Amino acid sequence: MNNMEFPILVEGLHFAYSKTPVLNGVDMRIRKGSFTTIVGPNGSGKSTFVKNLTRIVHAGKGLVTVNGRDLTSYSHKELSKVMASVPQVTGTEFDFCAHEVVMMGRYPHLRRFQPESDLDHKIVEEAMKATGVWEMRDFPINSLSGGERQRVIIARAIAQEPEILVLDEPIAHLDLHHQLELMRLTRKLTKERGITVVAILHDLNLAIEFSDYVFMMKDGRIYREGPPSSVIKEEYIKAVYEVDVTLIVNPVSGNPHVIPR
Ligand SMILES: Nc1ncnc2c1ncn2[C@@H]1O[C@H](COP(=O)(O)OP(=O)(O)OP(=O)(O)O)[C@@H](O)[C@H]1O
Repeated sequence: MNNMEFPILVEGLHFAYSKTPVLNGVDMRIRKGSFTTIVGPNGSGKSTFVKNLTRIVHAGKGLVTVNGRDLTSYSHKELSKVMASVPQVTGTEFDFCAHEVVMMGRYPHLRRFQPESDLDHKIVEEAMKATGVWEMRDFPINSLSGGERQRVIIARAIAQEPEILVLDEPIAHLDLHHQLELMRLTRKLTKERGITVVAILHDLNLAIEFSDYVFMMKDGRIYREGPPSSVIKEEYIKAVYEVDVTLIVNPVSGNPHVIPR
């Protein structure tokens, strides 16, 4: 298998919190430069999978490779150069100002005690402008609203200039305007910079509009995978979410659109 084509390969991943199994054999191949979405009901294991991928928890049984290399063999700094993640809960990070938080995204690229360069400042400024938080650069992170803080954390991940960007419910705290902006921005990163985006999304319609590939999880396994229109189907939604929906054609995009019945 070509590592360049699939920077993330997961084989037979099992994981349990103490004795409760949560991932029951997850297999995934994630294509370079794709916008890959993970959907599934509450408790199906999406966040736990992402925590394994980003090493927030110690990976359980199975194999995860990133750029052809066993995930466990990466040092923290090596992995930070390749992968940036935006976790679900953006806890407060002491009282740094927004600009300092985003600058932390540059640390994996700096040697010890090396000061930030003009280029680092430029990258941080661009990331903050792209996420609409440049105006708040001097504000303490704790004084920002949940959605503003989320955008600062996303700016930090972008400033990290990763090859892979992992987002756990990135739009959960964002208003409609910023939801769409973030989806467009991350999609642009895949197209223009070849960044691979892996995002957990609850909104199936956004998943349809923005993803190249969807993994639908159920009970700690991949229930279905493929292009959005082959996965987000009435019968699969019924089987996984236990709700009846109707799919209509989105009059703007021409894609399927989920309407709860
Ligand atoms: N730290 C933990 N300790 C013990 N059990 C946990 C822990 N975190 C998650 N779980 C359990 O693991 C299961 C999967 O949780 P996970 O957060 O991965 O699901 P999810 O698909 O991301 O759900 P959601 O859509 O609600 O975010 C749930 O039953 C949850 O209660």
